[in-house]
Amino acid sequence: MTSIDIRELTKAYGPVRALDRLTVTVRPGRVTGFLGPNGAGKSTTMRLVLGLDRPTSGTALVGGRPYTSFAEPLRHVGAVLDAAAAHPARTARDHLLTLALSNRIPARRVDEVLQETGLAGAARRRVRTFSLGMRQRLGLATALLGDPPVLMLDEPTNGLDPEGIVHLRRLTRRLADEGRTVLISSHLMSEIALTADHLVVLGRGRLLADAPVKDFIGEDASLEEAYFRLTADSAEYTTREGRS
Ligand SMILES: Nc1ncnc2c1ncn2[C@@H]1O[C@H](COP(=O)(O)OP(=O)(O)OP(=O)(O)O)[C@@H](O)[C@H]1O
Repeated sequence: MTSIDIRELTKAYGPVRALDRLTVTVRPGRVTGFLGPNGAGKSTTMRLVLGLDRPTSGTALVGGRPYTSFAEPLRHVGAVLDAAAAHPARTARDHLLTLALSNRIPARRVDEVLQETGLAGAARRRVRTFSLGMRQRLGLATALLGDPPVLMLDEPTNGLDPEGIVHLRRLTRRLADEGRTVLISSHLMSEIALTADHLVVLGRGRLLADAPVKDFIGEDASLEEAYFRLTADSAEYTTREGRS
């Protein structure tokens, strides 16, 4: 069982505190929805967990180790951070094969994940010809490649069609039921209500909530309503009509 352990994590970009002493543990066996207004620090948290950026202070560990210490990282953490991460001139299959090879993952796994994400028919097309939703599916295929115990998905429904969204919902449920740690950032409250068991909510780089979905909603009419109440003072970018 592998947790993501974040302790006193702080990231400053000049005067901006993207994260401010964030402490939270993302646990296995459940889907954790990662919420917060634009600029709250969700992507920064994920980037720091993956060692893509250095924290100003604090730690972010996966199974007690820094991500950068894994020789075959795809076997430990599967992540979708940026739907455009694959080389545009490569075919989807070659992209996955290259990653499989460098992580000692058997080539047959490439066909399995292409199948799993509905991309088998597009496996030999160059990534530059892919739609946003197809890129998102390829990102998911990449994340699943190493059969990792931890999945971190940043806005994974972006660009997905309704079938893809339902499939992702079922897939993340299954992955959590298998005992994996699944962290999903999203702005789609209705989707998170259907997908997540647990919520971690950030506002201005700080932890606002770490609770089961049921407890989070509490007496409110919906997850959306509870979310707006909690984040009312934390949203930096709002329109006047946004929450009426
Ligand atoms: N490379 C960077 N340089 C400067 N500031 C940055 C950088 N990356 C992030 N930030 C700032 O850090 C803060 C947190 O950004 P982050 O992308 O983590 O938020 P987020 O919760 O993922 O937002 P969104 O929901 O809009 O994706 C923002 O104020 C952002 O402008």
